[in-house]
Amino acid sequence: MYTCWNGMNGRYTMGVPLIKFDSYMAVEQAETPLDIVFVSAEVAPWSKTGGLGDVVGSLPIALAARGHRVMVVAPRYINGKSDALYAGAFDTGCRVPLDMGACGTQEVAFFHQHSDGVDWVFVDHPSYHRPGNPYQDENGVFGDNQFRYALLSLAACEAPLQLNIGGFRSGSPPGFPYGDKVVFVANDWHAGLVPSYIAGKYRRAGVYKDARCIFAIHNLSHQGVEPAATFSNFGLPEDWYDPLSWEYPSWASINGPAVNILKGALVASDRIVTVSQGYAWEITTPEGGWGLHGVLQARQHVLNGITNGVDTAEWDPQTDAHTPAPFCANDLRGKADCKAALQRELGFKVNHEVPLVGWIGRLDHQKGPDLALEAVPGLAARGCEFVMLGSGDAEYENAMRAAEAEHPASFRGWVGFSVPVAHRIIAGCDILLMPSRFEPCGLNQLFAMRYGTIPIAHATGGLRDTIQDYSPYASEPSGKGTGWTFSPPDPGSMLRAVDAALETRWHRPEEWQAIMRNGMTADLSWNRAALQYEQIFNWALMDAPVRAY
Ligand SMILES: Nc1ncnc2c1ncn2[C@@H]1O[C@H](COP(=O)(O)OP(=O)(O)O[C@H]2O[C@H](CO)[C@@H](O)[C@H](O)[C@H]2O)[C@@H](O)[C@H]1O
Repeated sequence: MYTCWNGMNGRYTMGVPLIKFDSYMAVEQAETPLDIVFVSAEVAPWSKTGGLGDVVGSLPIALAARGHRVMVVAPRYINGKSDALYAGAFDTGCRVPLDMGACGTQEVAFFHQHSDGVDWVFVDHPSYHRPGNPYQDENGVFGDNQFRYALLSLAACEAPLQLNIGGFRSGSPPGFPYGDKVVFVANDWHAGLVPSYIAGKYRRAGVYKDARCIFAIHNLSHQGVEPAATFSNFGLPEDWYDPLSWEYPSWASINGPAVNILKGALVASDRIVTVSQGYAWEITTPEGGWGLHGVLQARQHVLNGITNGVDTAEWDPQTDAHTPAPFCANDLRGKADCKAALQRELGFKVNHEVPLVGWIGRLDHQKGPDLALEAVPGLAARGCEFVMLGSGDAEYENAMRAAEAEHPASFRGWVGFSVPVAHRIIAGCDILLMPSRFEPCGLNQLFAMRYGTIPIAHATGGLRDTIQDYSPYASEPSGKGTGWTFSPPDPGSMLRAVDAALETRWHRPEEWQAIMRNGMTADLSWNRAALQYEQIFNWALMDAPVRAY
């Protein structure tokens, strides 16, 4: 049983714990338990448009399991679709007026749910109540996102000071705030003003003197850049403009001075983490730095890469509620059933011999959906069936529909966002294609490996770090490799990698199975990543807080 703070009646209620990690009770405890506050625009299962939601829904649980006190602060999006998900989060009754400069004083409320050992805190404000996903609706990206996420960042700075939700660590009385000796983990540009508020506003007032800010980059291509005049909407001291100041790049459609929230986070954080070592290096180069490589080079001494993990409770082929048959590395029979069921669901003939290839992702240039679509005829010529699941850019959605009309016997384009369908594709396919142009970490290749689905991916960022190339010429042919990588990201080199994979599947089936098993038995747990984050937190605490300005 666990206790949950019910702000409506001011009592702690008892409930059944939602333990997501099998190892929750078993993991080794951290030597020095810390108070950690994650800030994010998304957190699964409450809000997710991509991998950011996955990470913030899992890593805090792994850290809490190691004995840390962990809070996650995210918006309470009320959009009609997922409202029921927030049913377990109670109004704390706490209302805080926030000084948003030229946007006036804005009052926020805080909702709270304690589960999986974590304090999930949802910031409530009218700007989070609207149809669509967190960032946009059918008419496009919301025009006030800068305001909505500045508000989230400032609210998150207040949460550890204002909310009496402490006390879930055994032995302590309930009902006290986390206090100001915390480690913030601000994720992506949406939470990028947290380091600025801590260093530029609170610390100057004597609060958060012992706090540290870690900035986590999941995707550098979105930076929160707006015209310089919007600086006055943040409620930051005037002399804090410099850390955020920016010039639009020459190729942008507008010119002139700007504020760049992500750049501000890079200079004001105590340490910077990104989601793989490969990407940590790429972002310091002009090719991968999205205009910020110079800023990142200057802070390279506090920049680290930590590869994401997998939520092994959600992505477990033995217990997956979305798939028709369980399987594991020692008994792959259920995988054949998953493949047959998927072929049936897609309207293909059920035939185990036909290689079934999948692609899942946001329909965005980053993920290379155009490269996957260009490969449709080549895959058909090689006797493969191919299914793509994705939503996003309408141009790609239409291209998927057109490709299906042109290749009805071998291609299915599933337009939409569906977690159950994603599970069935991961479980039922033989191969997962990932032609991403850049990929900070990538989660689908990790899920695929857990399910014995072999990834074929562009050798970039986290894909290059996590997929070990299989080589038939290695001295131990069946002992090495979890997939194939290719470069450059074009349909030709991708199809050459597919040829190498099919050659192995047709002619050396025992080696194919060994590659499947290598992926299925790799340590992809969040506990491994949690240990590395802990090291970063401890390094941050050893150094004095950054006083760049
Ligand atoms: N149509 C659909 N239906 C159902 N599920 C869908 C879907 N489209 C995508 N998903 C799911 O959304 C997640 C996407 O994960 P990615 O790693 O590709 O993240 P993304 O690029 O959004 O985020 C960024 O952050 C993450 C986390 O750090 C990094 O791994 C990544 O490289 C970086 O670009 C996966 O769980 C995937 O299965």
